This record gives sequence, structure tokens and C-alpha cells, in this order.
Amino acid sequence: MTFTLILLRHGNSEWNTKNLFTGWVDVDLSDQGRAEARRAGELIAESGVLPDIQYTSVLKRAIHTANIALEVADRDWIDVKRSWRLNERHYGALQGKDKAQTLAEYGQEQFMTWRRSFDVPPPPLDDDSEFSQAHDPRYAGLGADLPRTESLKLVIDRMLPYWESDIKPDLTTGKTVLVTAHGNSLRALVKHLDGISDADIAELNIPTGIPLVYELGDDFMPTKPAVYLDPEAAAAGAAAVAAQGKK
Ligand SMILES: O=C(O)[C@@H](CO)OP(=O)(O)O
Repeated sequence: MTFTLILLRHGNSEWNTKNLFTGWVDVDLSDQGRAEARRAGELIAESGVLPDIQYTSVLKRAIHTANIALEVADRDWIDVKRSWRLNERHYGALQGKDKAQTLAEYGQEQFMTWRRSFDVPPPPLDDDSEFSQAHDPRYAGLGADLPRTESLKLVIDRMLPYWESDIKPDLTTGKTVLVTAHGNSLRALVKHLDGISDADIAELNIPTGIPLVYELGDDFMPTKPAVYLDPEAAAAGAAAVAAQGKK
């Protein structure tokens, strides 16, 4: 028995366009992002790999990407489940900061440690910051689970229990599952699925708006390498993410 999982990073957001660290700040898609979401829907429809259930984070850039893509693919009627556990990595005190300015201020090594190291979180974000989620009603029930900063390791720690408790059981019923989430929450899931080491995950960047299709075996691990539905655009998109901060 094999299972089908589609991963989709949200389209370009208003803060991707401005080159700002985003994390849990709930910014919307840019016009480019909405176009990428439509293209994702076309790619899904053309591939014939049609989702039966969709998962998203609780952030609107992922929710809107899924809505647009599924409408284009004529699958906007499928069930939806949302969880904060699929949110972007909480970027701590970097949320709202300009990536290029941060690189210039702190230097390449510190910048890359914050962005891509496995287990070094940025400094925590103050609850009084305009970019804090401490008083956001959607997280009212989280209590001590509400992060003030996260490393990729901490994202894995909060995301994998949800993979086990919700996503895997839906896959087990034979449903094709679409997970629409974020650069770093998807890096966390891809690290798990592809068995990428703590060191090598630094090199992995996920492009916006291009569906990535996995075939999983009985052990819920890939039976073969995952495939981007537009490999050329995916390579260019991943390179653009890697270069952020340099402009
Ligand atoms: O700012 C962010 O939240 C993320 C994704 O856009 O950025 P990065 O790729 O630098 O981890």
C-alpha cells in the first residue's frame, strides 16, 4: 500500500516582497503570491494528483494559498483541518526586521546561524512587541506552548506530534493529503521524511507555491524521491530563498 502526500509552501507574501523576517506575523499574500497559488492549483489539476483533505497552518498566507489553489483545481469542497503546529517557525526578536539590514548589522555567520542552524533560536520576542502573538486570541489556549522564539529543532518538536496524531491517520484511510504551510515548518517535515541530517538541512530551501508530491510506503516514509510538479521553477525558487538578505 502506498500513500500520497502533497506539500505546498504558501505563495510569496507581502513581507517576502519586503524582505522582512515574518515567522508568526499574519501577513497576507502579495499579488505575486496569489498568482503562484493559482499556478499551484493548475499544476495539481494537470498532474491528476487530487487532494481529498487539506491541512493548513492558522496563518492567512497558507490559508489563502490553499483556498486559491483548491478553487483552481476544482477541489475547494474538500475537508480542511488547521493547526498552529503547522505555523512558520517563530522567528523571535527577528520578526518584522529587514533581512538585508540584519545581515549587514550582524554579519553573515550570525545571520545564517539564526536563519538556518538546526538548534540555535534567535533571541525571544518581547510580549509587548507589535510583532508578538502573546495576546492573539487564536493562540489563547496554548498557555506555556506559545513560543517566543523557535529553532528548526523546536519546530520539529511541535510539528511531528501533529503528523502522528492527525496527518498519518488521514493518509492511512487512503486519502491524498495536501499540507499547505511554510518554508520552515515544511523544512521540518521534509527533514523527517527524507532523513536529512541536522547539518545538511541548512542547505535545504523550499520554493513558494510549487506542489511537492511524496509517495509514502507502509512505514510512512518515501518509496522514492519526492517530485516538484514544476522542477525548473522549484530550483529557481529555492535559489531565490537561499539568496534572501543579499539584496
Ligand atoms: O521570514 C520567515 O518567516 C521565513 C520564511 O519567509 O524566512 P527564512 O526563509 O529566512 O527562514
